[in-house]
Amino acid sequence: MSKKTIVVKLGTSVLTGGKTRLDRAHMIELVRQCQHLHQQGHRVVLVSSGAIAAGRELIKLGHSKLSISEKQMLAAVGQCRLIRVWDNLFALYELKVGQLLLTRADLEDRERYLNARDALQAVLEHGIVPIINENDAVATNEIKVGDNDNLSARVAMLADADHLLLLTDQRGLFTADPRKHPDAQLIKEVKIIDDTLRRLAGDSVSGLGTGGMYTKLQAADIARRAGINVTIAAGRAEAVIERVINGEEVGTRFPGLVNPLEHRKLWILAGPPAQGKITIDEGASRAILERGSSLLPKGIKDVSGDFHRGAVLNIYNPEQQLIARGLSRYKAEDLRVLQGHHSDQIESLLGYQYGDVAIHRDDLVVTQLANDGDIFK
Ligand SMILES: Nc1ncnc2c1ncn2[C@@H]1O[C@H](COP(=O)(O)OP(=O)(O)O)[C@@H](O)[C@H]1O
Ligand SMILES: N[C@@H](CCC(=O)OP(=O)(O)O)C(=O)O
Repeated sequence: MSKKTIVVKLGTSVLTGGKTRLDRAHMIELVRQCQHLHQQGHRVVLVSSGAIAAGRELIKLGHSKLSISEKQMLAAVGQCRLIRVWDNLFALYELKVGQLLLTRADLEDRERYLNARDALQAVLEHGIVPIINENDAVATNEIKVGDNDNLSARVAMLADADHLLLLTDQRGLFTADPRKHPDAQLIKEVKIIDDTLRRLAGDSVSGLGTGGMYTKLQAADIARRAGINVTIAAGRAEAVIERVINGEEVGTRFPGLVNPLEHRKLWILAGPPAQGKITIDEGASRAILERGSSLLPKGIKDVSGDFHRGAVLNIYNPEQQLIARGLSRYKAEDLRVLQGHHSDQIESLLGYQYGDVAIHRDDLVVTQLANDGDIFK
């Protein structure tokens, strides 16, 4: 059997079993599975939530609505406790762990990205199990990835993983939130992540997790476009990690694209948050979605935000559905002047020009049609 790299994301829901303490008995079972895979030569990377939950175990604040600084304090205290528990449990199986705490900046800046990648590879090459979390104690909202589902998709890319396994308190993605709709059905395989599917995925209602199924779908979308197989499954299902890596049909599966997006496009999709938003007309939407065309100024109906040339923009159709992301060839001020005009007027309207298109097809990633990636080739 070929040796694989698997990134396992463990939600707070899995680590606490829905309670307010880390569930060590279950954590040891997860460690046993990791050790088993490790013994077979596979590489396991853990993205572990639970710092704030572990902090709450130690510091009793007497109220549940936490301020930002209280969360930072709980994360600072809790991350120590969390990693100590993991360290002790892996030590029982004679495995070493290495802690990596990341923020968005570590993944967006090329130099920091390469640094993080080298560190992760070095840890793996020494047979150590990396345990990753967001650096919640110092990361403010502006510099955070914000949830560990999205973080784990970036980690899977960083680790050049074969598989991303998102473990949670449900058996997978259902047709509706099973907490509110007990008759909802499990979706076994997803090949297209579109708006209809996104509408099925709700937020977290337990008060423990962050983002619910919505952020898991975002993570699945990014990772599968990078060619990584993704599974959402129950963290408490028997031998779940081993079964997934053995190719068993567990939870909801999202097969990785056979023709993954190139790095540049993945960066546009998963890199910095959008700095502006443009709304385009029906004709331009069709040209982008159906023919993989560039976006011309003529098709732009509205520009919002204040951004520079080269900024990442979210592109919406007339129904205000997000259909694509792309890098703008012009700053916001210029696009406002150019919107609705033919490209041969650019020079006369601005007094200079950077080419005919507002966003070139090479700088454009469609978010609505995540089925085959053909138009990106
Ligand atoms: N369509 C859906 N299918 C399954 N779960 C859903 C769905 N929509 C919303 N959820 C909610 O997502 C929750 C899991 O996400 P979350 O609470 O963030 O957990 P974790 O800590 O594992 O990230 C579930 O407990 C469930 O209530
Ligand atoms: N970084 C945070 C967890 C953030 C998060 O995404 O939580 P979850 O939805 O439970 O995976 C922590 O360690 O508490």
